[in-house]
Amino acid sequence: MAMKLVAGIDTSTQSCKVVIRDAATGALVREGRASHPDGTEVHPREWERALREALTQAGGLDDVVAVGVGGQQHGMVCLDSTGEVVRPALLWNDTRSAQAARDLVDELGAQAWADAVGVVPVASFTGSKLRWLADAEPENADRTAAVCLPHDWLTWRLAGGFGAVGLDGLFTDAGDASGTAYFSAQSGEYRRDLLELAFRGRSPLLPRVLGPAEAGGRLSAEWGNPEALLAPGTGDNAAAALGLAAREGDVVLSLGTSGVVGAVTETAVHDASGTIAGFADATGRHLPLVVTLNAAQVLDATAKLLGVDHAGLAELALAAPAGADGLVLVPYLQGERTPNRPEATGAMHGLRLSTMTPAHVARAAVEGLLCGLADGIAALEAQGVTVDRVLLVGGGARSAAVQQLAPSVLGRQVVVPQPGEYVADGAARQAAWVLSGADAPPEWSLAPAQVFDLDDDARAAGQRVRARYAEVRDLTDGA
Ligand SMILES: Nc1ncnc2c1ncn2[C@@H]1O[C@H](COP(=O)(O)OP(=O)(O)O)[C@@H](O)[C@H]1O
Ligand SMILES: O=C(CO)[C@@H](O)[C@H](O)COP(=O)(O)O
Repeated sequence: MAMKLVAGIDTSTQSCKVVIRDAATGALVREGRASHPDGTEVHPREWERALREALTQAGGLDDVVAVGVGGQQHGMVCLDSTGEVVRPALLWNDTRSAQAARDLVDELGAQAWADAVGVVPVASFTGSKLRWLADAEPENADRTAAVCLPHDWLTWRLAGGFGAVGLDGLFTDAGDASGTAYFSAQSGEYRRDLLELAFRGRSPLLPRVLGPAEAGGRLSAEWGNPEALLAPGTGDNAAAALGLAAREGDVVLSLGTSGVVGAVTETAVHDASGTIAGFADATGRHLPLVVTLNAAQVLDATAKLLGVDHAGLAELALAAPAGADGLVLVPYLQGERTPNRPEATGAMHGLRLSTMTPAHVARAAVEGLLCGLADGIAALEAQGVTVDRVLLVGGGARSAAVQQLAPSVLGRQVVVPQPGEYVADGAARQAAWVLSGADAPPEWSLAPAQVFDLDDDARAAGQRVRARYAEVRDLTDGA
């Protein structure tokens, strides 16, 4: 029997990645990738351009029978009544909506938000961005006939867009919808009242929310095989969990543009402190997440500062002692989301003649990054989430220094799956699930992972690193 091929697309912050896999076994057949522009405001057409480029590398979609898209969460894509994009999308890491988020919390109260939609507004969420639009660009708000997310929009383009399916053809899944702040992961329903609160009374069309393995339509012939099914797609973190086949007890740490600490759980989390976002996953379960704004780009910026590449940065970091002789980097280089300090800046503390060396700075950058993730794991545990296994993925997880220092700073064994595109893989696995019509996604074997362990000395050193980091973080609080 001929192999049936499925495609998984990851339209993430920095790039678009495509994998073409065998639906039955998950074997990788072809792949491609293309960059997105820098910045926190991007026109969606750039995602489509990058997708076309990545697909050309990946050999196209003519022989593919199902397609799924995983995407950066929360981005605000506004469409007018003719399907045109009203203004460039504001991405999850755009903080101009910080005051709008504060206003929404003041108007309803943090507990009421957490109870209603599992999240307390921060600048990242779509609802906060809609409030910003309503206040800062009311004409654009008035022209907005539909609001969707990056993965919804790209899937809609794959279906042929406005000309083929109209605005009613927009669809999404619970995983990505739960990042809007106007969808309840618990009930599986939109909260149109909260959308209207955010958008000052406006009530645009929202994408239909499909079940985890429900087909939303077919691929438009301009993209490839017109028989190919379109999967609901999902947010990139839910897609990564699916790609890794994460189960209860697994905590996934992703060091992409964002730093993410997430777990798959049976029950919804409602954290009124806002530290944990109570999202839905892509399989009908839940995905409590702690998300930071500063992750792999802290490594990128430090490497640039020191004039080295990623391998050089890792080498330098590993050459310095644990704790970098007291040098600490609090890496809030783009403000921060968790803790919620959108206007914060980064800080370096503990500079001496002896610590002002490239190796110390490199070490402090890696340790600072990992300390933020350690706080995230602690927050999940405090909400009763079981942590049996920690999986480290994302571009930053390719760093030898991150891999080797993570067990000590996190105080536990760390599993590093073979570097790969787990978001795109999860989207492909969802596509294969849609194709099969089965109750559960297909079992695909995963490449063997590397395990990084720690001894008592490393554990004690990690505790000291975290304590010193907390001291400096609190010292610079609100800076
Ligand atoms: N070996 C490495 N060490 C550290 N960082 C890396 C390495 N390789 C890639 N990165 C960084 O990882 C980031 C990309 O990660 P990725 O998970 O693809 O991000 P996103 O999904 O947000 O687009 C980039 O900032 C890139 O520079
Ligand atoms: O805002 C969040 C999750 O709440 C981010 O995790 C985005 O979903 C972007 O992810 P990456 O591009 O960093 O993978």
